[in-house]
Amino acid sequence: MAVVGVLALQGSFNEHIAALRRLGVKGVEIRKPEQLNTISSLIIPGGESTTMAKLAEYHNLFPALREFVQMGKPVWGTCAGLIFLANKAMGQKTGGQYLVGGLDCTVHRNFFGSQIQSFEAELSVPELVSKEGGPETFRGIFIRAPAILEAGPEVQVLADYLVPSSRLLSSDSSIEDKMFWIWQENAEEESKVIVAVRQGNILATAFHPELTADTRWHSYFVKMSNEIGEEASSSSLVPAQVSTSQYQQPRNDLPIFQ
Ligand SMILES: NC(=O)CC[C@H](N)C(=O)O
Repeated sequence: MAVVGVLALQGSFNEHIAALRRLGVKGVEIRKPEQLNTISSLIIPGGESTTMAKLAEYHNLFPALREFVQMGKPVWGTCAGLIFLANKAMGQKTGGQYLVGGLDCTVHRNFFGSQIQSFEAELSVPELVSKEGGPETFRGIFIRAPAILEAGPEVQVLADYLVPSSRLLSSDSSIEDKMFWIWQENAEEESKVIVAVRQGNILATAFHPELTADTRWHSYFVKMSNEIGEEASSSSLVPAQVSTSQYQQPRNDLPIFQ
């Protein structure tokens, strides 16, 4: 079986590798651009996205990561990894940070507040259950978690979360955040946000499946990767211009977002 690369700059990469091992799948640590050529799928773990982005920039990983995503190779971002994959992020530190992009959504980097507002919640996950079986819900561990506020038409929502009004009023202090929360206060009592999505070759979760004993998301990603790999190898039998255009995604304009 093909190995799964895990971006190992910072954050919970060891936990992802351990979860893959429980499924009998080998995970390898990725730290350099050229290592991306040796793997067919990649996990970008949770951690702290600003720090991870600085390290990725230092190691000149962004062009190779963008190419990996744009080639249609399977990528799964958890938490900070989700932020990396979003086309647009809000609530970033002053000066912004680079994103890999590819996922047509707007993510709020610290939607649920600071570290002490971290929480766990049972999420309804019908698509995961239809593929992997098991309990109807998945225990989501949200650590200083982001949330997806808007998603494009190509994005399949795999889980959402009904935010209790008490949680909506917590916030950190940037002006953009304050404006966001004022907007939220004027909205309904409870608000739904998206916490797991798939868009073609991209899977993203706002929570941390690698910190639970439930390996269904890892299994889902491995199967999704195998399917994409099979499609790619069968399409290599057709003329080259057809097979490449099939996997090319629109290039994203990825400036530093403020
Ligand atoms: N657990 C996490 O990955 C938290 C992500 C964090 N909100 C960030 O900005 O990077």
